[in-house]
Amino acid sequence: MSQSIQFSTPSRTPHLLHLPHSRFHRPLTSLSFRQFPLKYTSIRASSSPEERSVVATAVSTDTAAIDVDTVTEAELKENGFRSTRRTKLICTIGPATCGFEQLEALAEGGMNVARLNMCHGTREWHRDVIRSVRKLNEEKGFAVAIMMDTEGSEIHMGDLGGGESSAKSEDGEVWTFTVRAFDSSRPARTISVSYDGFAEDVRVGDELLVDGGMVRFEVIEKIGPDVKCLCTDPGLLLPRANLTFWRDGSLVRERNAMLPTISSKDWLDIDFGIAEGVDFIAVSFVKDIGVIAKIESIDSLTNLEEIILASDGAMVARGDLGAQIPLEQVPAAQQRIVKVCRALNKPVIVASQLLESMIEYPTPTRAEVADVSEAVRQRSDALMLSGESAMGQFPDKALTVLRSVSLRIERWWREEKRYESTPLQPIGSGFSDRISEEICNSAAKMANNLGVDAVFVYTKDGHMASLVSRCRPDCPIFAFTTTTSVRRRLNLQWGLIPFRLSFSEDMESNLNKTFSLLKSRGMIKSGDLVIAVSDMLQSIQVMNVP
Ligand SMILES: Nc1ncnc2c1ncn2[C@@H]1O[C@H](COP(=O)(O)OP(=O)(O)O)[C@@H](O)[C@H]1O
Ligand SMILES: C=C(OP(=O)(O)O)C(=O)O
Ligand SMILES: [K+]
Ligand SMILES: [Mg+2]
Repeated sequence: MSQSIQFSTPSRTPHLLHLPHSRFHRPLTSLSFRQFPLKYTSIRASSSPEERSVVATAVSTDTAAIDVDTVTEAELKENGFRSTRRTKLICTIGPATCGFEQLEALAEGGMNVARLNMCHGTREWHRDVIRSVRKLNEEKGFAVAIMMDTEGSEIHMGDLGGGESSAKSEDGEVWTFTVRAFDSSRPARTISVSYDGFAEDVRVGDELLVDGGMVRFEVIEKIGPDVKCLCTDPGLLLPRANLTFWRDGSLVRERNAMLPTISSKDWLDIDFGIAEGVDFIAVSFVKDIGVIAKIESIDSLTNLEEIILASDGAMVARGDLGAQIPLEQVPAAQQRIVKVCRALNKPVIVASQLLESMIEYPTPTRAEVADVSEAVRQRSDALMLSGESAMGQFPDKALTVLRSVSLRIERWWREEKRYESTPLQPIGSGFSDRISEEICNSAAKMANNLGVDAVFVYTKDGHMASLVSRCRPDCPIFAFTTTTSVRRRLNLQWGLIPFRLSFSEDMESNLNKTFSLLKSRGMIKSGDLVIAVSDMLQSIQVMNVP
């Protein structure tokens, strides 16, 4: 049997927003439980097997009309709804993972988004990766989204020269950081710096942090374009590692703070990304492509709410953030960013050093597993691998660790019934938006209370799906959308299993069609309890799969 709550708004035109306040207290919204009309009874749970098979055969020729990847399909068939992973996984692609087979292995291993860091590699290299991911999606049915991460105006080291992949700096050694450029051969213990004002801005006594503090130097002498530095914390210098400098215990923000957020190279990269049709760009102002604000500067923390409101999502970029604020403040900043994103309904990514030791070793440290668990427990939308997948020795193993830790912690969280005590604040500005929000909040609550197997959401632009995801319900969310680009973008958000499906304004026929398609592929079965919501019809329907 199926039941529904129908919200019928007499008018959804904008003038509704400007009605006198008292009008809002009139019963604009009617609430009623109703049986589905006769047409719909053909797929009720109580319908006869013959009836059901008629419906199934009528639509079974249409199985190609639903796009879902083979991994999700196999997972649902094997383990059912409860086992699906809710936390999304992002892999930075680099020399260790740029081949077609390597990308395919990552997609099979659960990669939802491929990240390209424009700080490294040529545009041709990035173009090849983008095209390989697209090909993989087309040939194997994956919906791996592509996120282009712009370089930004950070100060960083140049390439090491001579094709070197790293250089070791030992305690007590003196290295020269210089704004001079080198063609091929780099003099011993010399590092070029990307920012012309570097030699003028630093002072003797300043502390120079490489790669967020992985290696530290003290400035001991300045000679024209050359800055002599004494190594105080030894470590590995990697090509194009980022540089920050500190004076008297504070971050130095002189002229480098005046550099534009988006450099001229970034604008060219953004043009390139738009031309290649990437799905997300980390920081920019373009339309149609999701814009992810990387929270990694000290200033971004003071304007956090505004930045997140103006973006399509955020990244807790702990690498640089940890170089700009004291390390012990990073966990609290992470928690705050995740919380603000959730409140404002923007997807949030926790990034950097999640499994850093796996660049070299096949097993993570206990502390790394605890860090990943914490990000999952905070219910961030996505976790990101950087060097682990870009240039590490065990990219697939690192992805497997993220996947298994996510699954385990999500299950633990559900078993312990760690529901939030504080309700989500309203976010919509229009009345119709507010109705959608209340529908999604109620649907998620009902899903938990009734123990349903899945929430189905039919959404054209993805907004309704994000509202259900925001509630972090106990069950997976099947998000049906009509375009492949929205499907890829939804792949970044917590708990959403995105499908591409053409559907109409008629919810009953949409449900008929979906049940038949998913049943014929063995992804749902008769008797499964489902709640359906959509952005075409403001209603909540509860039903058993016929
Ligand atoms: N496209 C690429 N080409 C070559 N190396 C890359 C690429 N992307 C990432 N890497 C390597 O992986 C490391 C970690 O990646 P990431 O954290 O994204 O960069 P960064 O260290 O510059 O912040 C980089 O330092 C670099 O050595
Ligand atoms: C993700 C980050 O940015 P990038 O790797 O580009 O420096 C970071 O700083 O943590
Ligand atoms: K970057
Ligand atoms: Mg950074």
